[in-house]
Amino acid sequence: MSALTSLPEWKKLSELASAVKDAHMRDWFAQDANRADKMRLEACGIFLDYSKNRVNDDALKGLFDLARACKLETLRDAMFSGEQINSTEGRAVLHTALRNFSDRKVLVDGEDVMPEVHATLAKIEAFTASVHSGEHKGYTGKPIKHIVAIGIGGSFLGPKIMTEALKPHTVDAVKVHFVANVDGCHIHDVLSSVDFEETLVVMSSKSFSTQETLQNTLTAKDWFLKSGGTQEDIAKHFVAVSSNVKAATEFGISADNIFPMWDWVGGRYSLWSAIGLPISLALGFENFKGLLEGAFEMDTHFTTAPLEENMPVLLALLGVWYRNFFDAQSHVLLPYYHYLRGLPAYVQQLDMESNGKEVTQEGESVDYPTGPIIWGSEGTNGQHSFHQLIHQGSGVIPADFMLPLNVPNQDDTHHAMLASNCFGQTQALMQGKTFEECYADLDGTGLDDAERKRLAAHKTMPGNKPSNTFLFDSLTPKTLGALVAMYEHKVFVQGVIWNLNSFDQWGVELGKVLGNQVLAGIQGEADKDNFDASTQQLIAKFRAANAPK
Ligand SMILES: O=P(O)(O)OC[C@H]1O[C@H](O)[C@H](O)[C@@H](O)[C@@H]1O
Repeated sequence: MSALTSLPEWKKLSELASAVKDAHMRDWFAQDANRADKMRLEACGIFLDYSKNRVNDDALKGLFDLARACKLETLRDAMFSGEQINSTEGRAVLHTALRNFSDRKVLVDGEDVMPEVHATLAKIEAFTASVHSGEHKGYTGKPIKHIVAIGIGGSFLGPKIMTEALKPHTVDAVKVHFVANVDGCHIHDVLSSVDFEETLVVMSSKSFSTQETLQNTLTAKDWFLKSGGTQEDIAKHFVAVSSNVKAATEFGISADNIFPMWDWVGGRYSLWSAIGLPISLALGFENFKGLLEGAFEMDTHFTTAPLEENMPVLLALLGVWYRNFFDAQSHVLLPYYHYLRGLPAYVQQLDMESNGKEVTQEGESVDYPTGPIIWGSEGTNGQHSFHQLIHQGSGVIPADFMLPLNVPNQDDTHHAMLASNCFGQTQALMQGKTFEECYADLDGTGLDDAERKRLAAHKTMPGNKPSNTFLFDSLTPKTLGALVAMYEHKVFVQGVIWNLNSFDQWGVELGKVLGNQVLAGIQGEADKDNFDASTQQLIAKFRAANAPK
């Protein structure tokens, strides 16, 4: 048995879950008029109603006891103070330093990193201003109108999704285009839509070794040179964000054009660093700073609020409750706001790359489920497709609904309909529709009793399906920053409970290595015996289809 499942707090939760499984939330609401009022939290501009969860006071107490038994507060403080909690890579985990607006020093190997963080922010601010004002010109003297932001994983999802979410704040001066996939269709489409004299390429790669990003940048460079630019002109059109300054300069990016980041910032936690440069270029530096300020507020809440009133802690524990005691395989995110439609994909990387692990910090196999599958998309679209499975599927899928109370270009009818669908779904999931109600609905249809019963069984909605509902006034940069930091800390707390290293990603690294080996095979530069028979067959098919005619 693992250390976690041997804890008395774990065993207690098992017992509490068995008891709760027989209860229906519908009855809890009927019995306690104050349930919604008691089960809500507010922090950093985010209102959370968590009353539609399958927890009572005993279960909540048991969950907070578990968090304390797992030394959550000690480990949280270790992260914020720069201890090397990424134990497999020997690194500190300090994305929180990037948004530290307090006077607190943050030490890495005895050195305060805050001066470097501030200097980089100042560089982002100055560069953004010079591009927007037209002071930074292309080599033919034209102002920059297009930014082609190249990166993948954490060097793509954060910048793209935050820029999309804050679309109403977009500046007019430039248009930002994101390219991630190595599939040449994407870079081709983007480059063919912009004028090279007015284009700035921002290449973002923490490691400066990611195949997709290097290849897309080479293609962009080639396009620039073929279009008429020269090697010397590259300095005006290519900048890079990387912690590997040496590789970036060797690649041909001038040292002045490199925005630094550091190995204590994980890729999926890097939007707050210079990786966020495309956000600043798309929305203006003040809005980028707003994101950081919102995240800082959430950091302050996370480090100071008592566990029972701590939003990320509560969310994490509810997730543990369903994952470990109700066999929930996945968790769905449902933003009822078109511009926030990318959030599920963002949290997917954040959560699944962090807690998609099967060994403990000590390297032992876990004997309990860890990170769930994260998925979802914007409401109301999903209601007309996959919500069926959430309502009547055979498992439990906890859901996070979120809705801004005000939206840009507000049309009251549209917005009221959006809100009513959001709230209506949470209500339907919670209360369901009983067999008796469905049977009664079929009264007067002329069906015989057996057929009425058969149909009623199909129409019955069990309800008791858990959800959280998040509301905010409007999606400002600060609110978005707080929301993203809230999910970051939720993932951290779950990693602590499950005793995982949430900050490495060896599975993804192996994929990168094997991809390069197979490329050598496709290019005829590797012995076919390096590959298994299936992979050999696939390579041979590809080579045959692409052989010179
Ligand atoms: O920024 P890069 O070094 O190019 O890395 C880009 C991405 O690479 C990998 O896939 C990692 O798993 C991601 O976390 C990372 O964000």
